[in-house]
Amino acid sequence: MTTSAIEDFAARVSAERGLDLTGYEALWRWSVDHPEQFWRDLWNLYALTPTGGTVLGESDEDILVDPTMPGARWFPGVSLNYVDQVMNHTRLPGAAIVGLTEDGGRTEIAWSALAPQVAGVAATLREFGVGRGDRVVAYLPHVPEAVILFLATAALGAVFSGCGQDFAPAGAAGRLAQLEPKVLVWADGYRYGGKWIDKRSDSAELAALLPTLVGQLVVRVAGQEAQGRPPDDEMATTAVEFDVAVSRSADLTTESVPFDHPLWVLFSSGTTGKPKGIMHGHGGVLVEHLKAVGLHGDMDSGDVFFWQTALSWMMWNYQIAGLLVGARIICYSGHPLYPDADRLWQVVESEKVSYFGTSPGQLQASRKANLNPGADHDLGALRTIGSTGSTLAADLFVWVDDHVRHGIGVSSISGGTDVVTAFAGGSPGIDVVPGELSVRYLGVELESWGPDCTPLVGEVGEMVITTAMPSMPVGFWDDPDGERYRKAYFDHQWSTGPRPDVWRHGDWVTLTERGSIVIHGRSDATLNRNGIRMGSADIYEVVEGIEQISEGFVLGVDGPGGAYWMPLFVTLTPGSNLDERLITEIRTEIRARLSPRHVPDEVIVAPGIPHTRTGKKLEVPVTAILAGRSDVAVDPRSVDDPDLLEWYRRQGAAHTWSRG
Ligand SMILES: CC(=O)CC(=O)O
Repeated sequence: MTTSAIEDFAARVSAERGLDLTGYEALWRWSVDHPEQFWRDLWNLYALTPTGGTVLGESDEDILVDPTMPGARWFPGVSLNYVDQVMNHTRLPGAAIVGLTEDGGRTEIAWSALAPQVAGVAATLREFGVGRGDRVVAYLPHVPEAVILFLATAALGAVFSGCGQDFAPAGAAGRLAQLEPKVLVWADGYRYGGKWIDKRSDSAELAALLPTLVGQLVVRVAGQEAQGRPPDDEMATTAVEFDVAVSRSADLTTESVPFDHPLWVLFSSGTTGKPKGIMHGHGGVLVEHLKAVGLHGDMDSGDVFFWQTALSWMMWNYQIAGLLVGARIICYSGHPLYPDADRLWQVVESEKVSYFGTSPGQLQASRKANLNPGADHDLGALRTIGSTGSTLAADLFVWVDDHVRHGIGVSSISGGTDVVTAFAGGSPGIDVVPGELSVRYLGVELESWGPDCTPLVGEVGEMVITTAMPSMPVGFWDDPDGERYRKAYFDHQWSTGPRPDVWRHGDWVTLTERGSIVIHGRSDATLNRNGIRMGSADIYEVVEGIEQISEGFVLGVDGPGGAYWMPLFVTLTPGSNLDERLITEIRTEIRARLSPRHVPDEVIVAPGIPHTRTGKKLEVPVTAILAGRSDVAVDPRSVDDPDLLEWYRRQGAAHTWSRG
């Protein structure tokens, strides 16, 4: 019988340390009670080696010095480079990276070509004067070139940051200009939803907003789209062709950098303030991602890892972790539902994907399109379906089990940009219970807390992390005294009590007696009717399961004199109408599956639901807009459809308040 990597790890640690780590709970408990042992053993499992003449101390105490958050110091004195672990696999046969476009285009980068391509780009960057600590930024679709660029940047010890080309130039500059980058890499465009989106003039505009640039590279995605189009303008022709850079002959050398040397900067959504640049370190990301993908994802060099993502979303960074364990990764550029909801299932079949990461939206669309991927495709290689972006409703777990394959692993994961990983999710050998994240991940001391720091079981509380994790930010960009960092996670109701050092993540969760997690929604967007707190995710689960509803958006708006208004906005599937019958069905379902208190005051059909550019519903800012509050200014550049905000403002203005 084959065992999973996590079972092998538990057996190995038990034998080496003389422990009995039988069962997930025992392994998890040891990993958070003895983080220094856990992370050392993980380091050893993957045979990581310090570089630049540094050594890993003999004692477990050398792994974590001062565990207090923020500022815990991991692996002090150890140097390494993230890229070395990727390059350990270059003797593997076949493709390391496959690029797919929505219209069927396919390219491959072989493992054997990886080091030469990365070396060519690194040599080009070096010629622009890029070295340790300099910033290289990307304005690209989800294409393999972005991964090569990231690896080249990291190899030099420079810092990478990416922004998807769905951002307008001003929105991209609001993030990337903060970093004062030396080099910008952009693409001439991309296909999305059946259309060619030409990005040449937007890229020129972005470049003009980045005054620190000394060089540019251009990725040509256009191919046949380029035929007959006007030539590039003056600016574009000064950019080095990415194809030329990758084909240069150069040797790959990697800079040996301290464990906490910045690897990349990811940005917060920036809906109501300047986007925060969240920096993660080489070593922290390396060990965290080996754990997440290698142990919880059970992936190795036999796997094909496909997560449907984009450059501005942390799942892009997470997917690259496939390369750390020798798995092939798939970069899909295009609309996930184009030409129809079956598209990604075709990819899973044709690429023999073993781990498919997707979203509740794509699964819901598949369900509503009456797809039967398990019957209609050969999904023999597929072992696990991951999902994130929002809570995966219980009925979608059931749909996957019924329509993809009975017993398939479903891993609904939750974490975020802040730690560039998941705190909790599915894991090999753990039963999947619909609607639940099966376990807290190893090394993640996640608890649900009541107002007085009491850990709760079986009750809704604030999600906190009580032990430092190596992939917590090494700092925020341009935050020399760490004030913005502290404010983001440690400025909370417990900060003046005995536990000021816990990380509050901002989600409402229930930790069940079985050790699984249920996420109820953002705690700052909690619905609070007559003092009873309710999570929006619970309502979405019910509403979005109804055939005619495409998406729901529920808000709790405080009005004058204690009044409270809880409207549910919905978008409808094509051909559906919000008539009395449908409104009654929505109310009845919510009452029956949740409680009478969850039933909204009104159900209103909306022209659309506003999201951040990484797909999160804008609950907090739109609640403020409906309340007519002027203290919350929403940055339209951070919103997927900014025109909707005015429609919501008018709904708030037109609402007649009754006393609460
Ligand atoms: C892992 C995650 O939590 C991803 C996300 O939804 O941002």
